[in-house]
Amino acid sequence: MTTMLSAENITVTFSGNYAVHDVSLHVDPGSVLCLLGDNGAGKSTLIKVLSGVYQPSSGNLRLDGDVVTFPSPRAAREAGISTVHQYGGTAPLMSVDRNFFIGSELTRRVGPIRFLHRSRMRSEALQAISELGLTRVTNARQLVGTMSGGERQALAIARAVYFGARVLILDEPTSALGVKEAALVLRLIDQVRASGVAVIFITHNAQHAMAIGDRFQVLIGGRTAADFARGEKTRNEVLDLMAGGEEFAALAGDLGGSFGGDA
Ligand SMILES: Nc1ncnc2c1ncn2[C@@H]1O[C@H](COP(=O)(O)OP(=O)(O)OP(=O)(O)O)[C@@H](O)[C@H]1O
Repeated sequence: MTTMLSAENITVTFSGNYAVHDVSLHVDPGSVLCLLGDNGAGKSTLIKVLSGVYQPSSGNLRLDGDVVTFPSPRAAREAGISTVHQYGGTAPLMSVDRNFFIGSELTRRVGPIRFLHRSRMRSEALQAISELGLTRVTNARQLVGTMSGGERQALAIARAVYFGARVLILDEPTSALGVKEAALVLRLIDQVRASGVAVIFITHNAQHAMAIGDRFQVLIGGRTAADFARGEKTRNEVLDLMAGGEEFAALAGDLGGSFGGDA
């Protein structure tokens, strides 16, 4: 299987300090790569490189094997790299269909004037979210603020897939959710993977990662501390690794952070 997106030896510095130090990763179509790590490990910085928000200080990105640069988030989106943040980026006081099509509204022309095509927006939004198993929402006029956290994440994920995401980056999609809601989002990720999308799932939660991941990469102090496939480590080993990372980060902090990633 060909790798869809890869990052090779990415380094990002801020004022001379390494946020990400020589990190490589790859994600294949129809698979989930879990990016694990404590606060400050470099996860957000790395995904900002993948999504065109930051330019790396050094290193390459490849899409379908070709070296690419994303000078802006828009360029990354147009290449099919879509990022969904923790709260889904949805607007609570807007309806489901308006949220779904925000910035890409469907219109129809009547004479010289363009109008929003609300009926089509409603039916297409409902169809897209119900195809991903979100069947509790049956009225696209419903305000997003009345939906649960998991449903809002689901809406944002369905929107990304509808607009052609080939690589879906999910930034802590389950961390603010209860058990049932997290399960809803994990099921949805499974479905998105089955449709051939490459998923990068950023999380602090080893249980959620183990439930869904095909590959796992643990960042500590801006470096890759471990990189393994499903089944290569037990849940306890992953938990130990992450806990070790936290202890190490604290120790590195106490000692001035000078050996941040060499664990
Ligand atoms: N814009 C910035 N300017 C300066 N330093 C930054 C900037 N963004 C991140 N950093 C630093 O880079 C390091 C990595 O941060 P990053 O936010 O990528 O970690 P993270 O793993 O995403 O953590 P969290 O889970 O808390 O978001 C940290 O030491 C952070 O303070």
